[in-house]
Amino acid sequence: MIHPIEIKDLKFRYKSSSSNILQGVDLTVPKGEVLTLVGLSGNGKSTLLNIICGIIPHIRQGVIEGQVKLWGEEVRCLKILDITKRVGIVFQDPDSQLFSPTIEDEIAFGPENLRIEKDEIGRRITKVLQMVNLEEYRYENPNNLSGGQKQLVAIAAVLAMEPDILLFDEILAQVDIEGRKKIKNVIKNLKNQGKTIVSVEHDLENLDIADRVLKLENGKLQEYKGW
Ligand SMILES: Nc1ncnc2c1ncn2[C@@H]1O[C@H](COP(=O)(O)OP(=O)(O)OP(=O)(O)O)[C@@H](O)[C@H]1O
Repeated sequence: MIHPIEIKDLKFRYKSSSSNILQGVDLTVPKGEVLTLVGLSGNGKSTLLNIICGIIPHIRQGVIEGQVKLWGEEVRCLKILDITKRVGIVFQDPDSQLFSPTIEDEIAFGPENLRIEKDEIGRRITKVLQMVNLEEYRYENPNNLSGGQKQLVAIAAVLAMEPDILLFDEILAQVDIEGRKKIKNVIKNLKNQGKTIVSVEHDLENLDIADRVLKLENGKLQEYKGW
């Protein structure tokens, strides 16, 4: 059976480093699962997400051994634009991800790069704004939103490329309680739509959205049994 994410014996080091950060990661994520990764700071959680979405090695360099497959295809063999149609990543700091004058423009940016036709982009903007419950802010400047709302725009911008795998790298870390609730609800709905989600979390209070939790330790994924 082919799964959205299949990683076998993944080893990785940054070019500037002499030792491997990832030392034999094995991971299968089935469709529709919300998997959360925990681990001490610097253990390589973000690095792993960046490898799954092709940022490494397409944008940041490093030495990769082993297999990383998205729906059965080796991610290193896919072009970056083809990867963005399959997997979307959202980061911790919403301000670092938003740069357009309106939310509509922000969401259109990805699909425009994929050369999707204008009417279809308009339909996608409407659809993803409904998904994150921000329809009324379509023409607003992202700077006028709260941290939680900005994060929802970043999620919407990724959803507009219609990936079925989503990677969330500590997206709740800079969001207040109200914002967290809203984002968690969106994550639940995305799971119900069959999206596959891998999130990295520091705050144990955010593990409630996970179907499964794994801990990254000593370069490998281990069963999580609490701290
Ligand atoms: N571009 C890079 N070049 C060299 N080393 C890097 C690079 N990016 C990260 N590292 C190093 O790789 C290690 C793993 O970093 P990574 O950000 O993946 O860990 P993390 O578990 O996500 O940490 P945190 O929870 O603090 O975000 C760290 O020691 C970090 O300093």
